[in-house]
Amino acid sequence: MTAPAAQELDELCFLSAQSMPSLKVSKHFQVLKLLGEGSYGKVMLAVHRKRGTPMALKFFPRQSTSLSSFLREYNLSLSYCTHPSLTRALGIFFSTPTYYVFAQQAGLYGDLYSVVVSEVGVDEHCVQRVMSQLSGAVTHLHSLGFVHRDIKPENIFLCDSACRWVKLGDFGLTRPIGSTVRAVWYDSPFCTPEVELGKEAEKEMERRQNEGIEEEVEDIWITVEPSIDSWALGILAYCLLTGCFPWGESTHDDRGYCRYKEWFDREAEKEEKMRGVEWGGEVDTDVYTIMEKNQKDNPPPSQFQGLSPLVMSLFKELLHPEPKHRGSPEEILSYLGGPWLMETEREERKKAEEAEKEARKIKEGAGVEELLREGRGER
Ligand SMILES: Nc1ncnc2c1ncn2[C@@H]1O[C@H](COP(=O)(O)OP(=O)(O)OP(=O)(O)O)[C@@H](O)[C@H]1O
Repeated sequence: MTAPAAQELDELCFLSAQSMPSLKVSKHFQVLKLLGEGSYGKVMLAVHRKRGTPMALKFFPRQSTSLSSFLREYNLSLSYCTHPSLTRALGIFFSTPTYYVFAQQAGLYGDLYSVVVSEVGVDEHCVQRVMSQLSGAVTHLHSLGFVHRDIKPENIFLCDSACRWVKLGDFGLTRPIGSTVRAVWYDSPFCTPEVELGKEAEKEMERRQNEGIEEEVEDIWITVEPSIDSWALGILAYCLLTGCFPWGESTHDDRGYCRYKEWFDREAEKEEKMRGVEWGGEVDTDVYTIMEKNQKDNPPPSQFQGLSPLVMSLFKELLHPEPKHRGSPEEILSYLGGPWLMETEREERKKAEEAEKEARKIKEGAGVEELLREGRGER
């Protein structure tokens, strides 16, 4: 599957390189506002002057962007992002003296990052809605032979204010399944545990530089697998449910990750033992009750407090420390519909919400009182 996908994309890049026009942005588009900025460039909301079509124009500075990486991202978005929850390019690409530019469908309501940071945890139905769409989008991309490799809240754009329709974007790091890439470690839980070797190589490089040793450390290479996206989807689901990260980085010197890994290993051991046991007697049909009993035997670490046994089982799939045993994004679908929060947590959140509403009302009331006093000349 890998080779055809990579070859086909190379061919598209080769052909489009021959027909890239140079345009003056203001002649063809009315630029309305900045949608966002990333490490590679800026994204502006614009409308096509003749047609009035709204679009996101992604600007890549020519000084720091190779033509091949620009064309790869453009062609990927144009030809493979044919799922409603993937951000598709619109067939417009050009260069200016300073930028390479392509047009993409625009998410007009910001990205998921603003939602994660503004709430203590997104409503669980909304989380499931988002995860269900992303499951479809990522499965689609995998079926065409590509791994996104950069799933995070900043790259998920909102098509409405209630997160009913989201689109995964930014295909700058997307690569064909089976290709090899340098293991670049970065300081985030989204970076998979298998990249820890890259961190060690980086540390060793630093040590050698400090000691004036000239010999370079050999690069570590990893194969691009769909399991990279599964991991990111697991971290994303946690962020949405709680409004924070489960740990700092997925490495053995991070306490939060180690506590998760210990819990995970105990779970795996329990499952191994269960495999040998014959089920007898009456079968308890309430699967959630079984899961809850199970959770009491091996309670998850404190950062998972308030999360249901059902979503903990999903985390066991997506956040499996071993990439080859990690579940696929498609499996998210089997975990939808049931509770992802514990009843107690749901009640706590409801109470907090009501208290906040009440406080807002009092504040607004106080504001009105003040205005009335001012009107009566009492201030
Ligand atoms: N199609 C779009 N619709 C709406 N907003 C967008 C769109 N594309 C990008 N943005 C906004 O611009 C920001 C930067 O875009 P993008 O992630 O594509 O750039 P990048 O330079 O590749 O970023 P990164 O540093 O993550 O690699 C996003 O976080 C988002 O807020």
